[in-house]
Amino acid sequence: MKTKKPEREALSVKAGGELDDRFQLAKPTRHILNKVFPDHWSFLLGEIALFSFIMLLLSGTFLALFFEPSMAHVVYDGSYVPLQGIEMSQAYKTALDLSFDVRGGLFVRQMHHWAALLFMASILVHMLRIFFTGAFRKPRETNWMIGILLFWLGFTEGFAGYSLPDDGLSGTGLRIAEGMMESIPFLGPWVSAALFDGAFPGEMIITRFYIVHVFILPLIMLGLIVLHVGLVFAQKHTQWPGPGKTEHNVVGFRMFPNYVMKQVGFSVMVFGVIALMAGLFQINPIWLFGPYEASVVSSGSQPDFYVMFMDGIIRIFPAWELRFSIGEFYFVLPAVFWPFLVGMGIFVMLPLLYPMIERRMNKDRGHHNLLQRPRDMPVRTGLGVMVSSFWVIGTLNGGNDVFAEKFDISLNAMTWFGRIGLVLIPVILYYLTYRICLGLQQHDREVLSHGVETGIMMRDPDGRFYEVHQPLAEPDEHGHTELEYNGWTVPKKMNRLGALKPARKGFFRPIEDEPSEDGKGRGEVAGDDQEEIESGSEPKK
Ligand code: HEM
Ligand code: HEM
Repeated sequence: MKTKKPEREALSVKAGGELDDRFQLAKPTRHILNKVFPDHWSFLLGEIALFSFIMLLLSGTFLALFFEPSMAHVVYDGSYVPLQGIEMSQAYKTALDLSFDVRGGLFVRQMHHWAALLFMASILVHMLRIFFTGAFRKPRETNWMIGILLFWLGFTEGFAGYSLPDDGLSGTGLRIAEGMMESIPFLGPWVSAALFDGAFPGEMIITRFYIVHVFILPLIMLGLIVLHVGLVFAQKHTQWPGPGKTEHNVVGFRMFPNYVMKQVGFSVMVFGVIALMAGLFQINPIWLFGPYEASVVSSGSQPDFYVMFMDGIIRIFPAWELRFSIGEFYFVLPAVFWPFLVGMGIFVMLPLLYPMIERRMNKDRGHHNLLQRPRDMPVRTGLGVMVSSFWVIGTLNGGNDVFAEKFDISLNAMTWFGRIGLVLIPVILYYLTYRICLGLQQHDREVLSHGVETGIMMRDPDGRFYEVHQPLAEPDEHGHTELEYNGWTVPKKMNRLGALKPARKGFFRPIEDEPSEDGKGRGEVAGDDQEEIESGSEPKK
């Protein structure tokens, strides 16, 4: 007769138990794995930023193994024939070696550059999503401010990065930066001399930017990103209004396995897209620009897109140079002072303080966990469109020489288009956006009072034509109507006859509303009916 074997514990469970005996990790791990997140495509934008940042860290570390940030003069003897025998800095030479002589070097350089562009683009769109949906309101003002800080750190990090190879384009960018620094009243020349270790370009700037680029800024950014995402965890994510969703709960899916699996898949997709772009599309071909010489600047020198705005407004700003003297002292306030210090000062401070400004104007002291539709906040939406269009026009001006050349327009005319456009277009777009928002609200009200248009035309006995309107469904048990004025529209899809389809049921259906454990904060409602996750065992008594 067979004797029953004692059940063997899976190795992972055993290992988990051993770990937990020592470090008591089960409880916090279970808490994290069971955390509920709401689901919406726009919540992926922050994740694209996160994954491209990871890609920047990985590819940057590879580049740092081969790149030498030295301005020592050497003669190029690598495999790119047109530059052989030409004197250049060690930095430019090693960047060329990375492109032509290090195995996989060009691919990783291009991955690093494409990841930087994707990183900055995703932060911008992420920021717009936060702004237009009111996700920055109390209690998330601090996270908004950390975000703005991250944007400007990314901006500086990118600028320092594309200055490193010391090619013709990066030197031109540094020259503009020197001009901007010199416009700081009183201190300008000293700041510039301290940074460049004497007169521009000096022998130190690449070495200094290197320390900033690979050590100081990545460290600060990493710390702030951990804090940023930590705050999203601690304060819980916002959610769109809808059936079962209130200011006091979170309806969504658990971290494990749903979110973990999605995150892994999504990160691989982001890495894949960056690698594909690096493999297929050329970016920053430094060998075509040649080594930097202070006396050589070509037209068509554009910085990366996120810096073009600053370049653009400096290009078109009128040459208002102020000269005045106090006693024996004679001062010059160069034209760059206005767009750089005043303009950029406003552009940094206004967004940074926007949550507080809006709160003051609205006298809104409440906690907000439900997002808002842009149409329901016409002034905010208008302001957002206004500032975004100002930024886009400024950015286009950063390439005004290219437009002038390609379309055979005089550069003077381009400058005036830019100046007038920068002042007029944002104001016009504010007004249009405001009116469109009001129009959409009006439409919502009509749907509320008359129901949804079905497209079915009828004729009554006296010959009058009218359209059949489908009344909205009864409010659900939480009192939410399908389409709420000042709330989120959740129109159910209609079939061809105009009848309302039932909401999707099953695995993806959010389950019931639950109060939080202490009855105060936001409770979490998982939509995936997952069982409790065992991670290791409870501490042995
Ligand atoms: C947010 C983070 C970062 C951004 C936005 C960024 C951006 C850039 C950009 C645009 C370039 C010019 C690439 C080119 O030549 O086409 C660059 C170069 C470089 N980066 Fe980064 N980077 C970041 C983080 C890092 C990190 C963490 C490291 C190292 C640990 C690093 C190391 C380098 C090196 C060595 C170069 C010069 C190599 C070369 O240009 O060929 N970067 N970076
Ligand atoms: C390095 C750049 C950044 C990274 C890696 C990052 C990452 C994230 C992630 C992963 C989330 C949660 C998912 C989501 O809602 O998208 C998030 C949320 C958030 N981010 Fe960012 N973010 C960055 C920059 C910014 C910027 C520039 C702002 C705004 C100025 C911002 C403001 C916020 C706010 C307020 C939330 C909470 C949103 C909510 O609960 O609905 N972030 N961020």
